[in-house]
Amino acid sequence: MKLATIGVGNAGTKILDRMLEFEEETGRNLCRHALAINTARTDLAKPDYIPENRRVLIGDTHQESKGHGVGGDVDVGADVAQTDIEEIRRAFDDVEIHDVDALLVSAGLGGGTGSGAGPVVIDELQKMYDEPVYGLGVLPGEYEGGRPALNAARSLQSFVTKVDNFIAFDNDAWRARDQTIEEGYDEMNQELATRIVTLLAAGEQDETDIAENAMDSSDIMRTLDTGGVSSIGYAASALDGQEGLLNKFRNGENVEGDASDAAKIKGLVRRAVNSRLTLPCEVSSADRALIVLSGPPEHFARKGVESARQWLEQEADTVEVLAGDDPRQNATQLAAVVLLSNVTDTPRIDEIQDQAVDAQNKIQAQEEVRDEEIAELITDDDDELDPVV
Ligand SMILES: Nc1nc2c(ncn2[C@@H]2O[C@H](COP(=O)(O)OP(=O)(O)OP(=O)(O)O)[C@@H](O)[C@H]2O)c(=O)[nH]1
Repeated sequence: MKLATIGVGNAGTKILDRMLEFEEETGRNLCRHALAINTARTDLAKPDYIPENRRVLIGDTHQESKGHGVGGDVDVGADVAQTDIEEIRRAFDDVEIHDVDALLVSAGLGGGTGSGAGPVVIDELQKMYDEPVYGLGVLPGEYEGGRPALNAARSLQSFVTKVDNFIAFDNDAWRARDQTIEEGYDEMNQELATRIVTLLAAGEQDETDIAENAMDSSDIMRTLDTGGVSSIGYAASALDGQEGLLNKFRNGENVEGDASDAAKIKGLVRRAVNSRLTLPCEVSSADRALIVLSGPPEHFARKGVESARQWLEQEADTVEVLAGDDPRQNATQLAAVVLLSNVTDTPRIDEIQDQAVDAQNKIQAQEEVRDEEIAELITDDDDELDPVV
């Protein structure tokens, strides 16, 4: 697939930057256009791979942002993006849409910029282009408290209704207890970039001499066409030198594959599904699923892919499971990536919604106390004023 990618806010930008890094390291060419949009000038200076002229600062003249972020306020994030919508539109003018199959907007849903400006950007993209717009969103961890959960609950609803599919990443599920938050984020961003790029870059090669069973971009788009929230599973297995040497003599694709290759592939796909998913979910709640097998084509075994596909059909309880290869001649590992599209049984999303309701109730209670205190102050003032009158 060929993508135009837009990172909104700090997390969205960092994830996009890691996607570009993974692409460069593995010789992929998924992101034909990359754009970062943020309200914080300092964060916009940090990416290593997003070109400097593709970074847009919004809200620098906004009273509440002034180029320093929006401090976790979703409404300010949305307002800033609305106010600077012309600037955002101008940045999209450079996107040669005939070059891309779809657009992808990445954002953290717990802050103010990603969750507030993200949906405004998506609205604009949907107005400007006929191509599908996908969301890639990070759910805040429970440890972050009520405010990010409230932001996420609000913006998740906007994202899911506005995008053609929302691929979720759950910070809670991926947080390692022995790391600082920043160290943890670096690793999580790499893990997420590996999954999303391996999945979406499949089918980017147009050459006619690629393997017969090669994944096609339209299969990926068809799987994402369900709308809703999706999750990705991934597993990889290093190819040792010995095996690589033997396979050199097989001359091209391993069409039937031997039994051990087939078993290995099925095992890899099972591991991908049973591994930590980007969003933990009940696999059988998926509407559609897709398997991409990525690596040197001589390691592909048609029988293995087919039996993995049949296994996933049963596991996901759907007949809509597509599978295809992503030949990468120089890859040093064999990777399986599984897309579970429109999953509905997602405990973390339920928790975020509960956490958001609690946070909302707390805010309301605090406001009521404050109103009562103000009313009392006014009454006291009136009492004191009485004698003067
Ligand atoms: N996975 C991951 N999550 C992150 C990262 N940075 C931040 N987050 C998450 O994203 C949420 C939003 O944080 P930011 O992206 O910094 O916020 P923002 O959208 O720029 O908004 P403001 O800071 O309010 O202007 C946080 O609550 C975290 O849950 C990151 O590098 N990786």
